[in-house]
This record gives sequence, C-alpha cells and structure tokens, in this order.
Amino acid sequence: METSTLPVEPREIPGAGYGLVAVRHIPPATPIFTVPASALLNRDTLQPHYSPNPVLSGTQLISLHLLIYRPIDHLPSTDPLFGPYISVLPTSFHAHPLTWLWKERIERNANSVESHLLALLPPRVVRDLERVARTFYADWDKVYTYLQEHSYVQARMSYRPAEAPISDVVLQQNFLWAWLNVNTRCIYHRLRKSQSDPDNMTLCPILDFANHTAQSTPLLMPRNVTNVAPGKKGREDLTFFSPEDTWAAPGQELFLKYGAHSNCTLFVEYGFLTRATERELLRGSAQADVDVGQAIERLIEGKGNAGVWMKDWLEAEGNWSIHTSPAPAHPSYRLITTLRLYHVLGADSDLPENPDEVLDEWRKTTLGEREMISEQNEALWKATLSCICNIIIREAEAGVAQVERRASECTVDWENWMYENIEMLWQEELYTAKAVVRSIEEGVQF
Ligand SMILES: C[S@@+](CC[C@H](N)C(=O)[O-])C[C@H]1O[C@@H](n2cnc3c(N)ncnc32)[C@H](O)[C@@H]1O
Repeated sequence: METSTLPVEPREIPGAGYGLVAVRHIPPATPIFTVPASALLNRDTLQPHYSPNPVLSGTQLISLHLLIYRPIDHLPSTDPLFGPYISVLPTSFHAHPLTWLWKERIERNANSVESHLLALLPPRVVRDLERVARTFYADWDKVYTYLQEHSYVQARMSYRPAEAPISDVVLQQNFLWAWLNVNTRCIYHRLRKSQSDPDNMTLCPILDFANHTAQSTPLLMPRNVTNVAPGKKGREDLTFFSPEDTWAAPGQELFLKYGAHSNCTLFVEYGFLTRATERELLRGSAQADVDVGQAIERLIEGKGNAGVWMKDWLEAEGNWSIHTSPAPAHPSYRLITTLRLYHVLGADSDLPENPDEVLDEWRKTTLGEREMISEQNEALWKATLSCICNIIIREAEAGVAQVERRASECTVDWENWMYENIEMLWQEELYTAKAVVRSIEEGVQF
C-alpha cells in the first residue's frame, strides 16, 4: 500500500502512543484513505493460509497469525503476506492490566510492580478484568490445541521451536502480545450475513493508529462501510471519510469512537481511560457509570429464602449501576426496581405470606401503572441506595489515598501514568456516588 501521499500519518501523541494526524487540510466528507481488502487481516484473508479450515474464531485465527509471525530481536516480521504491517505493531503491552494479571499468575510475586498495581484497582474493575482474562485463556486453549495438532503451522514460527524449542510460558506470553494487538486494534467489519457473527472483525492498517475519543462526533468516520452485508462480488476495500461538516487542519489528530464504553471497560479492554474533573462528574457534564452489582447481590443473599424468591422475579437484563449523566445523577432503572422489591419484602428473610399481592403491587410500578408502591417504600429504597453510595464513597476515598501514597514513591513514567489512571477509576466511583447522594438529598424524582 502506498502511504506517502496520504493526508494523514501516524505521529507520537503524549500519553497515547501513536495517533493518526492530518498532514494537510482535509475538507469535510472527503475520502481520506482506502485500505484494500487484501491488506486487511481477518478470518477471510487468513483462512486460506491455514488449511484444512481451522476451527478457530476470528480473534483466535488473527491472534494465531500474529503469534507465528511476531517480530523477534528487533528484526522485521518474517510473514510473507502481512510482514510490513506486523513489523510496526506495538512491541509491548506492559502497561495493559491483562499483562499484569498474566504476570502475577505466572510469577506469583506479590512484590512485583504489576501485583502492586492490581492490588490498587477498585474491586469492580478487577472483576471486569477477570472477565477479559477468561476470554483470553479460552482463546489460548483453542489456539494451543490447534498448534499441537498442526505441527507444520508451528514450524512457520519466526522463533522456530523445532530447532530451539520454546517453553509453553514463552509461547503463551507471545500469544498474549498477539491477542492484545487483536483486541485493542480490531474494528467491527461485516464479513458475515449475520450482524452479530463474531467473525465480523478485522485488523485494518493505518486506521488502527486512530485513538479513541468520547466526543459524540469523532473526526474519522467509517461512513457505515464496515457495516454493510458482504456483496456477491467479494470482499470490499474499506474507505474512510472525514466528517460531514468539519475541516481537519494540519497537525490535528483524527479519532475514532471505539464505542459508548465506560472507563472501566476502556481500562480493562484497551488499557487507557478518559479523564474528567470532579466538577464535570458532579455536574453530570462528564459521563461515569459505576456498577454496584456486588452490593445488590449481597443484599439479596442476605434475604435468605425471600432473596431466592425475589431473584426469580427480577429481570436479568440491565445493570445495577449508578450514573452521572444525563444529569441529575441517578440509579439505573433495574437498580430502582430491585430496591423497591427488596423493601416490599419487609425486614425478615422469610417468604411473604401473600406473595401474589406483594408482587402485584410491585409489578404495577414496573409496568408504569403506578408511580410508586408507597411513600414509605420510596423512602426505604432511597435510604438503602444512600447507604450503598456512602460505602462506595468511603472505599473510594481510601482507594484514592492509597494510590496517591504509592504514586508519590514512584519514579517510573509508565507506572506513574497508571497510578493516575487508577486514581481516576476511584475518583469516578467517589464523585458518582457523591452525586447520587446529592440527588437523593435534593429529592430528585428518578
Ligand atoms: C487502535 S490503537 C490506537 C493506536 C495506538 N495509540 C498506537 O500507538 O498504536 C488502541 C490503543 O491506543 C491507545 N489509546 C487509544 N485511545 C486513547 C486515548 N484517548 N487516550 C490514551 N490512549 C489511547 C490505547 O493503548 C489503546 O489500546
């Protein structure tokens, strides 16, 4: 692909690695660059090189390919197909929290930098990181089995295990590098008829230098081309456009919006987060979402039989969470309905004597037939929510203080940057919980 004439180029961006920057004025709604279908790394372009058809998902196959052709000893990748692209991928993910978890599990060293960083994370973030880790290890199991069964594929590896066998730990470490490249750089790309097919993803050279913005109009728009069902004429090239109504000036960074992700998700999936001030969070001009699922699970478990009964009636969809935006700060709908039902049950943990009547009263509010169950029920659930928020506030204040203590002793750049990120995760909890308490005190109708 000829890239020297493009109106954009990758440039170093402080705190974000590289980013995609305009090198000249780019008018609105203009094609910025086109990536030919043959330059994309996805299940369709890779599968022909792995016969017989591997039973691997898109993520697993692309990760396998990167694993095999990972550049070593600062030499270019030996891949005859995508070598030039693979050679410029990030070489290390030491600042990604999944790497910390992986290292902690391998080294079991409670004094390592990674273990210290993990110990400082809010528990909800650790739970989400463990979800990411489960996916990683499941993908590794599949790829490892495939490699065991297809020794000719192993023989292609840049680091030639046949001559100098590498340990499974090193192989897994290389897979982690490959997998993180896939998971932090792939875009959604419609390869299959079904919109939700997990193979609908691709690595896309040049575009994958674009960083994320939370703004509603990112500067770089794929103009839906990635979401069009595949046509009969085969795989399409991808053209990316500037936004409908904005000029980009030379030196201006062009962004993508990775999705409407919370900071917790951005952090565990991509290893970064967006920043907001106390004022923005308290006012609701910055979005923050805090999952309070664990506190609610504990409340329900504490209700014994009544809790088991209650769970049957709660919708599985939606989150138990609190939010700063849109202002005023508020609990999620599922959290409100759960707390209402919790307080309909009364103080003890036995099943109500008249469960149908109890349920009926509650259902009328979930169906919108009644605004509330009773004044008393409203006061009780809001008091419980205040209690949950106050616990979050205390934990978050302790979390912030602990991070600040450790950060004051740290001299390593990337580690310091991570302390700032972790502090932001705690601050987000702190100010979101404070803002919800304020909404309750001000009598906001949720
Ligand atoms: C698709 S890549 C973007 C290019 C990348 N910055 C690079 O140097 O190659 C996604 C990664 O970029 C970084 N990133 C993206 N958006 C960011 C942002 N707004 N702030 C900080 N880092 C960001 C994160 O490390 C993320 O995992």
